[in-house]
Amino acid sequence: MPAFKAACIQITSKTDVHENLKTATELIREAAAEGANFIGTPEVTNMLEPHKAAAREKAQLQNDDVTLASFRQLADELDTWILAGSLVIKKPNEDRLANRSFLIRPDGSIAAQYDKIHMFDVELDTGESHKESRAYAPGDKAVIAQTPWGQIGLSVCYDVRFAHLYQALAQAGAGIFTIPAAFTHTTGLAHWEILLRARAIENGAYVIAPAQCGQNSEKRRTYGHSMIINPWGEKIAEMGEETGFITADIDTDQIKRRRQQIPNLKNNRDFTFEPAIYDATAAE
Ligand SMILES: O=C(O)CNC(=O)[C@H](CS)NC(=O)CCC(=O)C(=O)O
Repeated sequence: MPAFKAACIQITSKTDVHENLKTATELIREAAAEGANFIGTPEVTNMLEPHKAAAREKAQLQNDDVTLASFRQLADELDTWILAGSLVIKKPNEDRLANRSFLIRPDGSIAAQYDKIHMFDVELDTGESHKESRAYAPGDKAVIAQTPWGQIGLSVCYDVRFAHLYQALAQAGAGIFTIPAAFTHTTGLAHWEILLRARAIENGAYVIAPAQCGQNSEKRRTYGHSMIINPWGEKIAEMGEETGFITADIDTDQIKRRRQQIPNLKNNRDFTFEPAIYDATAAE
């Protein structure tokens, strides 16, 4: 099966799980009505909760999570794949939460799940700081889902800054990457599009990147600009900073063609990792 229609849902998740679910559900229904058969939602679709204690209180074990249960029903009802970009999920026997992405099949079953590997622990010049690893336990496994359209590599947000993850996914066979996000407005403006397009170009892969947008909490503003990018690195759909959705046709033959034209994945070579360091400060 070479082609499908992908959609990215863009929302402003806040602290109310039921409100967030309601908004996401409406947009998923609209995207399905436009013929989308692969619909992605952003990172932390179920809650963007700035208070760790409150997040811990609200988060449910995977089997009890209402958003996941509801998306599974919706996938079945609408006969579409749904990527729950990520959901905040409680882990058994662990204080910290999981930032977990789920790929749901059109029959409502879970095809794959992935825990975000790279934690956003940063301090920006703007005074904004994030210590994701305090609230979340990082994953340590890359994940690929085999689908009728080939292999899809799962990732989340800050992962996009770690090029070797995507290279590993591509080398293992993935030709489509999902990169749901809640990029900060500041770093989004500077880096979001370039990072996404770089991952597509480096690997000759499609990138499907549904994003959070707007004012999620008093201190948290996200960049939006959900995007779908083809294996040549071109944006084939893009949003602004408003709530809504985009769709684009994904033609998996393009992955093959791009990788034939520029076989950089095959031209990859092993080299001595230890660099030769010459002392250029010393005089002859
Ligand atoms: O905190 C939560 O509840 C949900 N998690 C997020 O929103 C995460 C960690 S704060 N956001 C990012 O990774 C943004 C990365 C980014 O903006 C960049 O790489 O520049």
